[in-house]
This record gives sequence, structure tokens and C-alpha cells, in this order.
Amino acid sequence: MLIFKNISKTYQIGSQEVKALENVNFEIHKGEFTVILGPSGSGKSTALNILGGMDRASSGEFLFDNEVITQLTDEKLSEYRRDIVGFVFQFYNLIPSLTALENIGIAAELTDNLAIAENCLEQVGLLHRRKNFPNQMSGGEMQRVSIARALAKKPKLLLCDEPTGALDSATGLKIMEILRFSAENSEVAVVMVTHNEEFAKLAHRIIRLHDGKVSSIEENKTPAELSEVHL
Ligand SMILES: Nc1ncnc2c1ncn2[C@@H]1O[C@H](COP(=O)(O)OP(=O)(O)OP(=O)(O)O)[C@@H](O)[C@H]1O
Repeated sequence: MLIFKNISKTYQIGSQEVKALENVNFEIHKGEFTVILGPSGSGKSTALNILGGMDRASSGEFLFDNEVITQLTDEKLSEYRRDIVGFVFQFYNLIPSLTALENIGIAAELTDNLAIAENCLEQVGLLHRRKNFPNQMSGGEMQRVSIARALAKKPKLLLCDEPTGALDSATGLKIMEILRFSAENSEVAVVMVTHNEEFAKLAHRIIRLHDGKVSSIEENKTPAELSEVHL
């Protein structure tokens, strides 16, 4: 389980202070699909960066399975990023000169055992595309490869930053289905940042941010079906 306890983050621009997060408290659970929702500038990316160990909080405590991540040395924090966290970005970040399978194999250091990489491609329904290069795939397919690449590392935390931002609605929904399925069927905590209210209906937990503060947290044991989402 992940716990944010009174997390604040202040950026200093010259003499001006920007409070990106102010006393933020929430929990994130493995096996759940969590959505962090909020308008532009509400602090979503800042929260995601702290969760991923890419940035440090100014104050407060962040715990992962009882380990205090906010107190880790730089070296330990980079181990946390490498061993625990998987990332999915809006623009896929695949290596153009490598096939789908190779992109997964290289990232997960599985080049000696491509069977695992193939399994991951199968999980996202793309085994038939294993020999395709990124420019021979659609946006949705590239995003599915990037999810397979992240899952191949067997992360405990999968962080997704607007993963459907560059996709049409139907393809975006397919991506959401894969993310929720991954959370429910492997012991990973999937966290997605978005400003799209409709997508949030699919989540087990919705954390709403406004002006760097939590405005509400909603738990949903039975999230909506894909057919109930209207984009
Ligand atoms: N590196 C930085 N230096 C200074 N201010 C920053 C920095 N990063 C973010 N901020 C500020 O912190 C606040 C929160 O930004 P953040 O990017 O976390 O919001 P967001 O909800 O992810 O927005 P968006 O949806 O537009 O990506 C904003 O006021 C932003 O301008």
C-alpha cells in the first residue's frame, strides 16, 4: 500500500513560491485502478512525479509498503524507480528502430528470454504485431506495446500520465480496460492521471485535486462498465 501523509511541494521561481501540493493525504492500493483527477495546474503531475520517485516532496511522508520513500538516499530512490515503478506516457516513447517485441525485451532486460516479452504482448492482445516497428502500428497499438513494456518489469506500481490523451475515444477506452484488467489481475497498483471526468468512472478510487489540495476521495468497489462511459 502507498500512503501520502501531509505531502507538500513548493517550487521556487526567483523570489516567488508556487505551492504545487499542500498537505495532500491519500492511500493507493495494489489490485486497484486509481485515477487522479483535476484541472490543469491542480498538481496531478507533481503528485505522479513524487509517487514515481522522480521528484521529492518539500515536506510530509510518502510510504510504500511501510518503507519511507521520502527518506531514501538518491541511490535508493533510483533503485525504487527501477525495481518498483513502471511508467506509461502519453506519447508512448517507443524506440523507432526496434520492433514491438524488442522494445519490450530491451526495456525489461529480457533479451535472453523473449518468451516473457511475448507473454506481455499477448496480454495486451498484440502478439501478432510482435515484428512490427512503431511506425507500422496505430497510436492505440503503440500505447498497448508501451503498457506491455511497463508490465514486463513486473512493477508494483504502474504510473500512467494521460495515457489516452493522444487517442480517439474508442481506442482510449480499450487502453483503460487493459489498465483496469492489469490492476485486478496482477498485484499492481495502477495510477492514472487525467482531467477527463468520464474516465474516472472506471476507477476503484478517484482522488480529486484542486489548487494543490485534495478536494475529495471516492472509493468505488464496483466501478462502471465500459459501456456506461460516454465520451
Ligand atoms: N518545475 C516547476 N517549477 C515551477 N512551478 C512548477 C513546476 N512544476 C509545476 N509547477 C507549478 O505547480 C502547479 C501544479 O502543476 P502540475 O504540473 O503538477 O499540475 P497538473 O495538474 O499536472 O497540470 P496539467 O494538467 O496542465 O499537466 C502549477 O501551478 C505549475 O505551474
